[in-house]
Amino acid sequence: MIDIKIQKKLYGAKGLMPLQVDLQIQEGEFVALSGTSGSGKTTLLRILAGLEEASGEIQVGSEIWLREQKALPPQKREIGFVFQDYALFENMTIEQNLLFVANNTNLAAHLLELTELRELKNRYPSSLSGGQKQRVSICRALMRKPKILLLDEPLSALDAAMRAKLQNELLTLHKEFGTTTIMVSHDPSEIYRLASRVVVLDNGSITNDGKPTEVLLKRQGSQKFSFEGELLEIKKVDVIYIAIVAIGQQLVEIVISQEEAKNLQIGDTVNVSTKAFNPNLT
Ligand SMILES: Nc1ncnc2c1ncn2[C@@H]1O[C@H](COP(=O)(O)OP(=O)(O)OP(=O)(O)O)[C@@H](O)[C@H]1O
Repeated sequence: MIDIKIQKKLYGAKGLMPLQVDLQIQEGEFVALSGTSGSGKTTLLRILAGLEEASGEIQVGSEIWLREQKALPPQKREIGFVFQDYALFENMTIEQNLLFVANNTNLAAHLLELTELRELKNRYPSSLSGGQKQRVSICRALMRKPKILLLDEPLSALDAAMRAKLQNELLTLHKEFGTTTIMVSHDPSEIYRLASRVVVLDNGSITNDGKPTEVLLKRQGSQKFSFEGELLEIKKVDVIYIAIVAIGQQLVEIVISQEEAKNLQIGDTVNVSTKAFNPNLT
């Protein structure tokens, strides 16, 4: 288990904003970290990686990473970190980028195979697309066989099709390696696809923590509006069909008919409209 109880004074756009996090994560979990801009998500990842100071405690299994101002240095924490920018070594081939981290040719070959990069292993980063570079960054982070994989909006610079492809690869890698993963993401469909749990950070504190459907589903309010969304899933519950649709930053559940369920495909862009009255404006 990973036990995080940390505090740090941050200075945000509106002045002092204490970051105060008490979070327990089970081994192998895939946790999405969500929340408004400036709420402290990146800082929390950097504290976990040992790149930033904080007070409190971090315990990973039986190892103490932080206690009473004594911090294990970053290189001793078994962490893989992937940022939005790829940070690859430009003067090394793809394979060399991986082997630089750990001299394990079998693991490098296996990771490159899983992410369809095998053919590109002798190329240099400059000749790769953004999606390919980000795959290399993810493989490189896994070369250390980290205890925790930290992903800071790793896919946000990619287009929708490439994002979906890399989401599938992240899922495959997570199934294969079972690495405990914390991923900053704002994208509800990405969170829904990848994470088993979502933690929402707001102004330095956790304001919500639960399964993606519980946290992201819009359960309140009704609007006389029409929204365009992406159909993520159709569930059959007893005799009814429920469509899960990503609209903007939220997931909504919509009861649909059997006929509609038959005609719709996962990934379809759908229009959701409601004729309800008495909308709330907050
Ligand atoms: N070392 C520090 N000392 C004091 N304040 C800091 C420090 N590092 C970051 N901050 C401030 O803390 C706030 C949170 O920053 P952080 O980058 O963690 O937010 P975030 O949730 O990742 O935002 P975004 O989604 O925009 O990337 C910011 O206002 C930032 O200026």
